[in-house]
Amino acid sequence: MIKVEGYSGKARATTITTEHGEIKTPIFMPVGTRASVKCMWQEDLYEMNAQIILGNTYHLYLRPGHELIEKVGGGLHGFMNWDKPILTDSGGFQVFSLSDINKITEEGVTFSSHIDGSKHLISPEKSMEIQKGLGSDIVMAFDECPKLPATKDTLRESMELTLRWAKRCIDYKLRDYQKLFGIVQGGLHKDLRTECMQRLEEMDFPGLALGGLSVGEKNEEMVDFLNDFVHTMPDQKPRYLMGVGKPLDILNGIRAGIDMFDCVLPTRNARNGQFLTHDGPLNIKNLRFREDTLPADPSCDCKVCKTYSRSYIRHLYTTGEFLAGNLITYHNLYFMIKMTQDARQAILDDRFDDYYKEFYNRYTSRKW
Ligand SMILES: CC1(C)O[C@H]2[C@@H](O1)[C@@]1(COC(C)(C)O1)O[C@@H]2CNc1nc2cc3nc(N)[nH]c(=O)c3cc2[nH]1
Ligand SMILES: [Zn+2]
Repeated sequence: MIKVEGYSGKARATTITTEHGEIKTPIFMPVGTRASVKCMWQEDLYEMNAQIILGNTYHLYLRPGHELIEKVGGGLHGFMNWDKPILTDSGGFQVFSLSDINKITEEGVTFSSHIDGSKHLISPEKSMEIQKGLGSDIVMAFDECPKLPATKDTLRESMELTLRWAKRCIDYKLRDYQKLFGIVQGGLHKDLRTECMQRLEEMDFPGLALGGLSVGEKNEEMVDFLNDFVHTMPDQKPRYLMGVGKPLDILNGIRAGIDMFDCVLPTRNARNGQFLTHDGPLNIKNLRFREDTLPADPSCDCKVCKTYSRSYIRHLYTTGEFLAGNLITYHNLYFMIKMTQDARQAILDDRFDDYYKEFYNRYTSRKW
């Protein structure tokens, strides 16, 4: 499942083996919630060396349904014609963030669909059934992500429920190639998190994720927690930080020892005109780019930066041309993937600290 290839401080480089191929970490995973990474063809993702993408249990269960995906495509890989690894989130978090009518019981979460208001229950078993049908390579346990701020008692109660649900997931029979990751909860309390991790370890999940973060807590709180906790996680298991993040958040996560990341922001903000560049975020709407013949990021060698000017892409964006979303999304995903590849090489050369400082100083230079 995982081979740790080197450390540079607490940062590490690994290779994770799945049924649909190897994943070289640190890795950024493009989010393809409803079987599509928005504005991207699968060919674009192959071209930029995306190694694994995310799908979402909640969304695909509601539309088109995991049964249809299994019947038509034999699972998500065949349905969307993507033959590399897929990781699917388990649905609980999305219920809480998308369906405002939901109720939590020991059985699971009942909610009204944000699409048509129909009533549904997702239990640990139902989440496993859906992810089994989707045929994802990495399956996330069904957990509860507590709303912050929360008292320690509330966090403990929620953690205990997550652990009972985790046991029900581990007892469910997935397909032999599917790997089930446990999700560590416990807010920002190291003692709760350590207890949760130890009790998940007794169930022997092949990988562990950190949930309950990037949910509105202060950034420095998350970074301090990661620096204090991640290196205590099992060395021989993949470590996945859910929902993180912006470029600097990811580099902070790598520095703490995290292997896998996902975030909707590079694709979502692309559709709002934001380019991620080595000199920080650039909003193409800005009038200063109206006649700018430079590429969005002169230090980027992606096909967008080698072909189109800021002026042209600003024109596309301001006139509402769909091509703007395609071009900015392609560049942003390329940027995130290239950043994690450069970080991986820096780790293997044991110079990650230098890489971090160089990237950080330039990215925060506030050139625009
Ligand atoms: C859902 C959506 C689109 O992804 C963003 C964004 O909204 C949003 C929603 O609340 C803000 C902070 C405003 O950002 O948080 C997402 C990125 N943070 C994040 N994703 C997560 C996914 C998770 N999945 C599971 N199963 N368990 C978790 O504990 C978990 C924690 C997570 N934290
Ligand atoms: Zn580019």
